[in-house]
Amino acid sequence: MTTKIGILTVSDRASRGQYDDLSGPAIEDTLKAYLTSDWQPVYRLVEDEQPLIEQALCELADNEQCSLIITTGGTGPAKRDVTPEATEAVCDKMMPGFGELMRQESLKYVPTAILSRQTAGLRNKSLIINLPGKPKAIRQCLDAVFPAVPYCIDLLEGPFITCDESVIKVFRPKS
Ligand SMILES: Nc1ncnc2c1ncn2[C@@H]1O[C@H](COP(=O)(O)OP(=O)(O)OP(=O)(O)O)[C@@H](O)[C@H]1O
Ligand SMILES: Nc1nc2c(c(=O)[nH]1)N[C@H]1C(S)=C(S)[C@@H](COP(=O)(O)O)O[C@H]1N2
Repeated sequence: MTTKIGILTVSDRASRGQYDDLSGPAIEDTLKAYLTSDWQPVYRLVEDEQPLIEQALCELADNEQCSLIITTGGTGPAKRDVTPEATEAVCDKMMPGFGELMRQESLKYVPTAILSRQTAGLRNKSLIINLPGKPKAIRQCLDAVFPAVPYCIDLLEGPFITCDESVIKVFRPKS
């Protein structure tokens, strides 16, 4: 069974073509390095507008049936940073441990890690995880939380994800 994974870049400038989106491709590259089971990326790029972010998340979860949706950008304190609000608005349950761990890990790299309000949550059978916008933050954050992602998707009755143990060590308490 192929796992669909949504990659949603939230950036005013990238969506206007003022710079190339490097963070969406960095998510795809990281997942390529991690996953050994079949998967397929579903990519979206939107401006920092809450209704557009919510619409993209709902499409990826409800229509595309993505088991995992990873967003990048719009998690900071600036007025237009509303990705966490959009995430919370579309989720049935929040998973606050993801944001807590990613901020803690990111502090090893940048003192401004605490400025990210990144969170995670569940919409039906989709796990949504927010990452900061900076391309470098992608691997730093995913390395911290990904070990728990396959088991979370098991608990949501999603596809069985396997990873390259030499790249990322996933943990399944029941296996
Ligand atoms: N998707 C991205 N691709 C490449 N670089 C990015 C991306 N998102 C952020 N950056 C880089 O990180 C810096 C700081 O991120 P910031 O949060 O200001 O970006 P942003 O929210 O995407 O910007 P905006 O939405 O205002 O265009 C940006 O100036 C840019 O250099
Ligand atoms: N790992 C990591 N986390 C990070 C950063 C980073 O460079 N690396 N940048 C921080 C900064 S400077 C900001 S403002 C916030 C929010 O970024 P965003 O608005 O692009 O999502 O993420 C923080 N978290």
